[in-house]
Amino acid sequence: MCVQSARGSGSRQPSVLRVPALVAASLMVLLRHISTALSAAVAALGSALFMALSFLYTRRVWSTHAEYCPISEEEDERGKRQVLVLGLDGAGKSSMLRRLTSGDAAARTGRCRPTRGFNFISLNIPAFQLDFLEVGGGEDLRRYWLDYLRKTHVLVFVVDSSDRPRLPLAKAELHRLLEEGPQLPVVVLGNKQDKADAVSGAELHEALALHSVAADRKLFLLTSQLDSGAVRKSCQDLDTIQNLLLQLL
Ligand SMILES: Nc1nc2c(ncn2[C@@H]2O[C@H](COP(=O)(O)OP(=O)(O)OP(=O)(O)O)[C@@H](O)[C@H]2O)c(=O)[nH]1
Ligand SMILES: [Mg+2]
Repeated sequence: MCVQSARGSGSRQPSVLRVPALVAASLMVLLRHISTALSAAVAALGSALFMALSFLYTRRVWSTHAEYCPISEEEDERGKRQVLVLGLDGAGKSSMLRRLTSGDAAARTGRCRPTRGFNFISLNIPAFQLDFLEVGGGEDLRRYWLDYLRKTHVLVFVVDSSDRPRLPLAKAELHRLLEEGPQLPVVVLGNKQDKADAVSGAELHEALALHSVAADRKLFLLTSQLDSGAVRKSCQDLDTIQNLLLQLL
């Protein structure tokens, strides 16, 4: 009855003919289900294949990247040079950075505040990009100094020449760094030479036990006065410091 009315046929079909029609309709429905199931299976298989390929592809890219990571890091770092500026708190690291990197004379004067983390200044000079990184010299920050040695091309270790009681501490910290970076060129800057109680370059050499440093190490001792005021004749000027750094980089 149902089949007939759906076809809208006015003539009544014999019941003998109705059976094959029902079978055919059932077959059609079955075929449709099978085709839907097959499509779903193909889609699922395709997705699984896609996911597997993506996973493999990602792994390959990741592992390739990991394998060549040091090379790409080097490529990234090509054209960059880093000067790491360390030394006890108050030695004059920020003052040095400011004097070396400010083009504006007015900006070079005035007192620096203690560095609570680090100072980073990047200069674009014709040969390369020159990055200066100062890590604060406070006791709580000194433990992080070693972490910054790896990417550094030159270490500048600033010492307050007038801080006689802390020269042994400055020496200990300097030698800790020297041990950790055996190939690193080092410039020791005996700062605050303008102060009446400042030790001389020769005294500083002795106090910091620089004679015990390996002969093949590139090690330089300069004296400076980085605060504003009359420059003492015994001090190296900024140009000398700049030129030395450029030679070492
Ligand atoms: N008299 C004199 N004072 C200086 C000289 N260089 C720096 N100062 C002063 O010393 C103080 C400390 O200088 P900073 O440059 O902040 O010292 P720092 O090494 O950066 O210290 P932290 O950031 O705390 O590790 C500041 O008041 C400076 O003005 C110098 O050559 N002579
Ligand atoms: Mg500072």
